[in-house]
Amino acid sequence: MTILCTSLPVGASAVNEVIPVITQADDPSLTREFLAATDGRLTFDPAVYDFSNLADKGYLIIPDFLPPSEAEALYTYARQLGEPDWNFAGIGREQLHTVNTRVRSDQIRWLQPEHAVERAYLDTMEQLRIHLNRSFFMGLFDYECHLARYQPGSFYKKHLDAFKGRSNRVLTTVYYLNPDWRAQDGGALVMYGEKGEVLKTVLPQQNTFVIFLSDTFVHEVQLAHKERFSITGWFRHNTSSAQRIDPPA
Ligand SMILES: O=C(O)CCC(=O)C(=O)O
Ligand SMILES: [Fe+2]
Repeated sequence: MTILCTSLPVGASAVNEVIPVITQADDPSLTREFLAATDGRLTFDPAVYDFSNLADKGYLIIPDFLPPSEAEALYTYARQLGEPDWNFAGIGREQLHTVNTRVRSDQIRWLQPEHAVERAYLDTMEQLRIHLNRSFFMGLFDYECHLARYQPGSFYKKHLDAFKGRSNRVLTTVYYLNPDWRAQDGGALVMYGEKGEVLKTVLPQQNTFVIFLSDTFVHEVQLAHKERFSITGWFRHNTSSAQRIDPPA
């Protein structure tokens, strides 16, 4: 069975009040460490990468996406976040948003520009968004993303991130943070082709970046035997109408 999973940030809709909570993400020492390693920015020049495969095949895997020290700095940030920084991930949209740990059992943290480390990753994706729009006329409107933590025993069953014509999610991105991930650690991303055949098995290895069409590739995260960190995001179209703002503000 394929499940549509378009989890949105709880509290993103205008009707929900967002209560600010001071969490470890606000800890200045976490930011200082990151600034020392990166100068506050990630080194990213989209012109260096060949995105033609994304246009031809609908997906692209880039093994060494950022300088190694920057990949490590992102990993350090994720690993040092505290328990209150994480939430169990949900499935479904807005009011239909529910937590179903039979489908996915990872924990997530939506990235926010208020945090320097998170802003650095969001800025990088903004550069990529502009590049993809210029190169392929994709009309990508915005980007949302979350850190994900799969504790040992966690998984995300086969799903599509978007159904054709029913979601504003166009491109899915996944960036992996764990160094020295081995096949026996589980947690692989498996992408399926049109006939249900395995297209790609990607180990969640530090600094690997995957991008694919959200409404085309069924995929899953196999059972992880080790704590697994990633950043998953979606470039979106603007499908607002007079009746409905989509994406929500
Ligand atoms: O972490 C991964 O490899 C993929 C995660 C995923 O499919 C999702 O969050 O929708
Ligand atoms: Fe997914």
